[in-house]
Amino acid sequence: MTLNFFAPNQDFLSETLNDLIPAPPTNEMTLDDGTRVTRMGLGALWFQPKSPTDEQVLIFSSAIHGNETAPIEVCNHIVNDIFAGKIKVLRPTLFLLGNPASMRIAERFVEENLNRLFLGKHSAEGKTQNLETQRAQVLESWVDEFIQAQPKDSQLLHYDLHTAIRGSHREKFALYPYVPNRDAPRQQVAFMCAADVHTILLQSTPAGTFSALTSVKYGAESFTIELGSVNPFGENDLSRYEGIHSLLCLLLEARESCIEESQADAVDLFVACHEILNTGDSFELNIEEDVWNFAPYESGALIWKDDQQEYRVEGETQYIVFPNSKVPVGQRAGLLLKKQPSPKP
Ligand SMILES: O=C(O)CCC(=O)N[C@@H](CCC(=O)O)C(=O)O
Ligand SMILES: [Zn+2]
Repeated sequence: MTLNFFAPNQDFLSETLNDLIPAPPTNEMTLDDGTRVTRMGLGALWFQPKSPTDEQVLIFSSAIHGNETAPIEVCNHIVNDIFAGKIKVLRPTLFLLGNPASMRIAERFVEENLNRLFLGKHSAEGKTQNLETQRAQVLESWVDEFIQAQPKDSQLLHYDLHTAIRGSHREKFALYPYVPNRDAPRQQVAFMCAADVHTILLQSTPAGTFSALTSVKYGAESFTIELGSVNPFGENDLSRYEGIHSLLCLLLEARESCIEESQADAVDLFVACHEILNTGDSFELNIEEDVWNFAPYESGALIWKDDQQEYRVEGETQYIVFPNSKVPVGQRAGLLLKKQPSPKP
């Protein structure tokens, strides 16, 4: 059945990597169970079950950064299993491979970080257009078309799957985008635990990330999920991704009621307390380049400075994630976190 849809010897990943949409494109097919499959374009597969089981709709994205290959391979396996009839899709689901051009060169991005360009930032006044600004617009339009085709009371769940550049004291962690006046629902926290993600970072400021787009614009429960570290295609130990693989399958098949809410108790929450921005020429990040995510810094530690100001930790321990001084001026050069105390039993 797969062969009728993809070009010979191709699948979702290889056709995207090789820029090989068959000509003339075979953009639609129906699976044996009546699920309609639509290729919206390169790197976008929409599965629409004949009779969705409930109001939940799903978006699983990977490759927003092209060198973060493990989640791409996980999603591709799942797509292959769907075409092979091994996994049933009971909910409308969109699989997206975010940045095919950067996958092809095995880099985080081609021109600029795609994960800063959503929520219209791709078209901000004075913004120079490039491959990533164009891709952000295309991804936004696909997401919108997918959502608009669903009933009004649909509830969107979006997992944007990544791997991190550096090692981490907490190998897997999820980021919950900032939306004023909301908390991460306990059920979602339990889902993260079921995916072997035992740490959640609650964002405190608005962002132009893909998960922020779906949270802010569509009221989705969205997470950016960091699942390990960057490796070339074919060099990932996929047994380390069994947790996320099984969560995605449970959600596709509407079998997640087996996840007990009490699993949320096994997840540590951190709150972003300071976003480090590259302030310009005199900006200096006072953190070793190879420090791991969640490295702790105690009161008094100098984190960054420029010719006008400096930032030191005050009070309780703060933890760094994503330190990177080589980002463009105005962009995030790291995030500092505080651990949220666990509620008293
Ligand atoms: O390892 C790193 O330094 C970056 C990993 C990464 O790509 N992280 C995402 C997080 C997005 C978010 O804040 O939700 C990113 O920086 O885009
Ligand atoms: Zn990433």
